[in-house]
Amino acid sequence: MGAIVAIVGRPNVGKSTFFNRLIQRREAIVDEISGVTRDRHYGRTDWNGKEFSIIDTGGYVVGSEDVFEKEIDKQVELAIDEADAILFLVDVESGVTGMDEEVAKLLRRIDKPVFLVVNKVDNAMRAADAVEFYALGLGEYFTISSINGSGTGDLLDEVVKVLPEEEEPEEDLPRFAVVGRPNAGKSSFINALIGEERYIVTDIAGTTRDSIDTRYNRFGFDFNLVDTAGIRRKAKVKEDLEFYSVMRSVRAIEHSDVCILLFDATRGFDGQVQNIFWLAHRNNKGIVVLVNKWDLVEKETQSVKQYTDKIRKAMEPFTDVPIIFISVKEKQRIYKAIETAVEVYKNRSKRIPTRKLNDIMLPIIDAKPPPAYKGKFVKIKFCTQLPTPYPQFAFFCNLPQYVRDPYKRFLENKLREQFDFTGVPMTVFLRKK
Ligand SMILES: Nc1nc2c(ncn2[C@@H]2O[C@H](COP(=O)(O)OP(=O)(O)OP(=O)(O)O)[C@@H](O)[C@H]2O)c(=O)[nH]1
Ligand SMILES: Nc1nc2c(ncn2[C@@H]2O[C@H](COP(=O)(O)OP(=O)(O)OP(=O)(O)O)[C@@H](O)[C@H]2O)c(=O)[nH]1
Repeated sequence: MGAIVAIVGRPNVGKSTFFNRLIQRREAIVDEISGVTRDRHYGRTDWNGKEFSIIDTGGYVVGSEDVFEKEIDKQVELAIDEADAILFLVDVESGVTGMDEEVAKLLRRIDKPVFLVVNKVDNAMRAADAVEFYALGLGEYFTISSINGSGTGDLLDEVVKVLPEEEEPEEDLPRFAVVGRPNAGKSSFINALIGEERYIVTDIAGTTRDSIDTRYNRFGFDFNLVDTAGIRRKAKVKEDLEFYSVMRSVRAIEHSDVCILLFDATRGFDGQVQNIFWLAHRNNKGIVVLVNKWDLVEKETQSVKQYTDKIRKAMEPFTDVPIIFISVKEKQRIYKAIETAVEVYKNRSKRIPTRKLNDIMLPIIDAKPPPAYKGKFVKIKFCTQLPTPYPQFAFFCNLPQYVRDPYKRFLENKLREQFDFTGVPMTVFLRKK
């Protein structure tokens, strides 16, 4: 779980350029590990040792200004709802526009931290032009150039100061987030799962924001459902459900240990569902995929096997994920779903003792050592699991830089085979020893 920073502003002020600059360094690393393509709107970054997520709300708006006019209230409202800090980007080239004033009006009313950021200040001349943005009534501003990076450090120094500290969950209960596209059946699922209110044990309000963990005790399991209040409350912004569900997902996913990703079988594991899947993966959360409304699917034309294969194809390379076919309507396999989520939770917090790990992995490695690279032989000497919230393994060897991705994948697959990490993203490192 982490803090969220949202970038708002009218089209063309440089939001995506700025967004890319912020996440570049880190995403390059992440991409290398997972081979996953990156999301245009959502990424993680860190500054002065503080990690946070960054959302470019602009990407959701159609590029034309007249459409934007109608959308702006919603975008800003969503950012206000979901983010811990808001960066309001404006463009020194164009100066203050009517739309900037519109956004400023919304932002002046809220009590979350708002940073007025004057972009495209590529040189000192332009810095002088920035003074006109005082007219927006948001007080001091920061000047940056997203293209050459100047000013961004000073801005981020201030931004991370206002972000909430990571909250450690008080108790060691699994935290499940039910996520998915609008209309997938999330509310129905939750209602079926928890039944009446009597299964609610407590409502734990987040201290720094209004996200809520609700503790349940059902089917012999004790667990927290993350942000279900928000889901049950129903999106207040009806027309823009897709965007809303993404924002909600970000928050809920970060706050969870395991994401229960629901989708509508009649609509398929489409691009939007996949985005949420990768969001969970990128955050190293456990994942269970539920194919809902299976009652509506003609079983003669679509077998479970075919359907599963299609989903797994889209998940590559992270395919070791439980896929369960359910019908909330007919109450089919709902219990199985929660049971599986508990298993995934356990897999995610599993610790393999170093001795056992080496006893099993070293013979496997001996039987198939890393291929020689540039005539050099790599010798892996031992391995250990790192004490992190999700599984990370370090393999110590003489020449870590010569171990290529296919071999890392081989190690990952063997770890999965031997120890069962189903539903859990993991990282394999090679370290010098
Ligand atoms: N001179 C200069 N140009 C910039 C800077 N930042 C962005 N631009 C340019 O401004 C234009 C718009 O940038 P984008 O990042 O696409 O703007 P955006 O706000 O994401 O636009 P939408 O995607 O339409 O919301 C591009 O041509 C960028 O190259 C900057 O710091 N200086
Ligand atoms: N046939 C069938 N319909 C279902 C099933 N699960 C949910 N539905 C229907 O799908 C529709 C959407 O369900 P919701 O639970 O409101 O979906 P949601 O994901 O919470 O939707 P949002 O609140 O819009 O995000 C409702 O009409 C449900 O009755 C199912 O297993 N089978």
